[in-house]
Amino acid sequence: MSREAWLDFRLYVITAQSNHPGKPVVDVIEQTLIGGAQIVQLRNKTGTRAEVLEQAKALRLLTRKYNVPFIINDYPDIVIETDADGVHLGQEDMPVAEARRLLGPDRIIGISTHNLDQALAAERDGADYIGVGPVFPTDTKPGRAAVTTSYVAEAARHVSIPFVAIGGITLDNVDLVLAAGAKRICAVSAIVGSDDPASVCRSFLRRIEAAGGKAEIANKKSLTVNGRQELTSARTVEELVQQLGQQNKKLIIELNGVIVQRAQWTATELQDGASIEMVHFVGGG
Ligand SMILES: Cc1ncc(COP(=O)(O)OP(=O)(O)O)c(N)n1
Ligand SMILES: Cc1ncsc1CCOP(=O)(O)O
Ligand SMILES: [Mg+2]
Repeated sequence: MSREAWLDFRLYVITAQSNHPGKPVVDVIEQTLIGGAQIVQLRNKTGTRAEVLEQAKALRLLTRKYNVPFIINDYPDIVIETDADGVHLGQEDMPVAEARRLLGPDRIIGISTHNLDQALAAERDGADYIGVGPVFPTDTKPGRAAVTTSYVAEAARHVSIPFVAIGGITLDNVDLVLAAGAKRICAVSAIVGSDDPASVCRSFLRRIEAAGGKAEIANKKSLTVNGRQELTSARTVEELVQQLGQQNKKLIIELNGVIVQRAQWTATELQDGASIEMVHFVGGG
């Protein structure tokens, strides 16, 4: 398969051994492949190099059997050693140009981005795809601030290489991410942590397919939220709160200068050009 065909994926799955204690990684990933996962990444943040190498060898065999690309997080040397298809880099890892020198022109290089400047730099540096996230807060990447669906919408507008939305994405919120313009979704705990990874993959793929063509940027509204311009697909105050990842906070919301009571958020529609003030208050004593 060509690199272009490989990058034409919709559903990206990443390993997370701690999400399925007692079940081997290879068995869980095979379930995701049966369910239709189209690209697999080995991510092992706690194992020794030898353990990562052993898992990489096993996943290399499995992904060949299903003819899907196999990416390794953090270890370009293991990519070469196991003849994997590419590497995923973080912002603090080696530069894309150095990975390209090591891996050659044909392997896939992906890099995490957390804002549009990083995305445009990745594009200039010759990355093949970028990760956009974490869209929502997630225990899989603790301590990393959510970029919200606003950055997904920005990436959809301005980034020309493939981008995959990642971070806290579940079947409950994936429609918001797709509505913001994502065409490729990566979910970790929602898939490998489930009792039935194949069925969760099928459900994600159905949702991604159903959104095809609906994620028109032209449909987005321009709002001012706390003085900042936001491009959003949110139809209501409730959807906006969710897209901004604020649903678990105590908030007072003003729409065009008028307070909207919590009970009215779902019914209150947003018009293009609206101005919102969101005040987060911390309850005391
Ligand atoms: C598809 C994808 N996107 C983002 C990441 C995160 O990579 P990184 O920033 O290097 O952080 P760690 O995964 O190493 O903790 C990813 N692995 N895959
Ligand atoms: C590795 C990584 N990078 C950004 S978010 C994330 C974890 C995504 O995992 P989950 O789908 O469980 O939130
Ligand atoms: Mg990394």
